Amino acid sequence: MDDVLLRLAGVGRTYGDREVLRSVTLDLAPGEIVVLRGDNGSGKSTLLRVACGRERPTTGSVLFGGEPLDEDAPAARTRIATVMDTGAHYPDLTVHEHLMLVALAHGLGAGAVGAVDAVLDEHRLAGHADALPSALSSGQLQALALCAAFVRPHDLLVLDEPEQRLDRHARQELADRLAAHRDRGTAVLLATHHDALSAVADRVFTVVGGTLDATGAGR
Ligand SMILES: Nc1ncnc2c1ncn2[C@@H]1O[C@H](COP(=O)(O)OP(=O)(O)OP(=O)(O)O)[C@@H](O)[C@H]1O
Repeated sequence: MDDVLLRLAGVGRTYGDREVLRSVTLDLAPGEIVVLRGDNGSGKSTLLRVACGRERPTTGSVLFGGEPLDEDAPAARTRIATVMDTGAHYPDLTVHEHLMLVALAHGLGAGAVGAVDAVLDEHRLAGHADALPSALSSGQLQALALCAAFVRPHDLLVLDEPEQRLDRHARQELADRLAAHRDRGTAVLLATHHDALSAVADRVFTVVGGTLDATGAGR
């Protein structure tokens, strides 16, 4: 079990009488990037929400570190960082203040300022540290959401189309950053429509009608 961080076993998810996920089985190890591709509506986001504990599976089980995953479990809150959308913002807090809030809430203490400065630099937001969210472009809001995931401690990153609204350079930088985190032991599960992100995957699956097509090859 040591080499499995996240285990989805026979996971199904229905909404009403609509079966969106069917018997999805997937193990994710520390230091591994798994990419989900697939058509609109195939079930990628639903799978990610179940994988990070945001939604419960209707059938099957999700284990994180060998324990059943649920959103309120300390492991889910402290070890899993997500970017599922650009998120909600406090209109009166600057970019820097948002990230300090996240860093301090996750226990960075005296290291928070340095960590926030570093992540702002990496995401080319340093020049907007004092801006309010309302003054950011959509790509900069996406960068802020990514900063909030990267600035906090995490063993697993769950990312839903994190390349959205990023320009070509920012997309490639994100791919390189994911590869670097993977090399330091982070597990990454992400859905993407973009080749630059698929290129750093260890395994690629295509989601077809709520099932995983295991034909995908990694790097
Ligand atoms: N809360 C919900 N209630 C009912 N149906 C839902 C719900 N969430 C998702 N669905 C349905 O489940 C199917 C899969 O949706 P999902 O968002 O997982 O697809 P996706 O592969 O992420 O698509 P995209 O590439 O467009 O983001 C869709 O048909 C969607 O309408």
